[in-house]
Amino acid sequence: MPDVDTLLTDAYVVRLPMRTRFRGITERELMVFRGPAGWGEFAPFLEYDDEEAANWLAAGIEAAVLGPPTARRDQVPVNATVPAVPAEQVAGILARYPGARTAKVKVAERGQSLDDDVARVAAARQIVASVRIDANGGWSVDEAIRAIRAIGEVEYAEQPCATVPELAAVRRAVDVPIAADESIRKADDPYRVVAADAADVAIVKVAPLGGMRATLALAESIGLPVVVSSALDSAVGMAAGVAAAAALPSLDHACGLGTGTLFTADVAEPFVPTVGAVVPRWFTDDLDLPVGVHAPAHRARWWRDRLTRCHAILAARPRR
Ligand SMILES: O=C(O)CCC(=O)C1=CC=C[C@@H](O)[C@@H]1C(=O)O
Ligand SMILES: [Mg+2]
Repeated sequence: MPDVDTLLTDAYVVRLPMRTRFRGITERELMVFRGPAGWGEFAPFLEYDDEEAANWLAAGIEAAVLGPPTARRDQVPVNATVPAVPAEQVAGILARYPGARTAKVKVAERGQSLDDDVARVAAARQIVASVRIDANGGWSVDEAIRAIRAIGEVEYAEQPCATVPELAAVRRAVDVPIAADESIRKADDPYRVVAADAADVAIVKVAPLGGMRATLALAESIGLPVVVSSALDSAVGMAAGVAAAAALPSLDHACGLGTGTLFTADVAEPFVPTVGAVVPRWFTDDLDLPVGVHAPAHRARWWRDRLTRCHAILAARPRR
């Protein structure tokens, strides 16, 4: 592992403006740094503690030091991502994903009603062949069962409730497949969803899982079909997500790697889906990034301190 000074030599803190509020934010702050194998990203959400954030640093270091694993496909199908917007805005959002056959629609947003969810999903269904929903754990078991029945057929319902036993209870009660996201990326033991029969699909995200190779290892061992999804990454983090998806032995579902379209500016040329897919590419160390999206100096200091603390956590962890 490179030492902190080396990592911080060519490190930049950026603030990416977003088109639509997503996950409660309208700007995405993160750090990118250059290493011998190219650019890596350090982008834990601001509220994450250092222990959790350290996994994200491991992923950034892997990208910058080792680069991508060997690709097995030259494009990765992606879903459109529809934030919890009013139904009238859905068509405009889907227009940014030409050729996408699948849309993931956010539901269970605080302050909104089930009618809002039903209307948003219906609007998406008029445009794409397949819709999946993501509640981010926002429903109780009863609410989830009621909502899933009201919404009707979907490809899957992602994280309808917060806990693994709740996911299992919903899964027993409804016909639609259940996908686990937070129960994998924020869990001490991602395999609990399997032991509890709580999910049909595993959502895997490179940064919280500690890197592309860790993601591939989990995908291989978890025994569920996987969907590689972004963590609202910049183009640099997205390159790692796309590389992991491209390296999977099998990929049956569209991946959540089209979120570059949610930003109005990025650190580099974003991964924009055309014909429903993105093409793997890598930001090598000869490229000068980022392009004009720097965060204010006090935020840069905050991120450098955070990276330093997370680096110490990684250094103290037993090597796997
Ligand atoms: O999966 C997608 O279509 C895009 C990624 C996405 O939805 C997310 C990215 C980052 C944070 C999460 O709240 C969210 C998710 O829950 O999957
Ligand atoms: Mg999710």
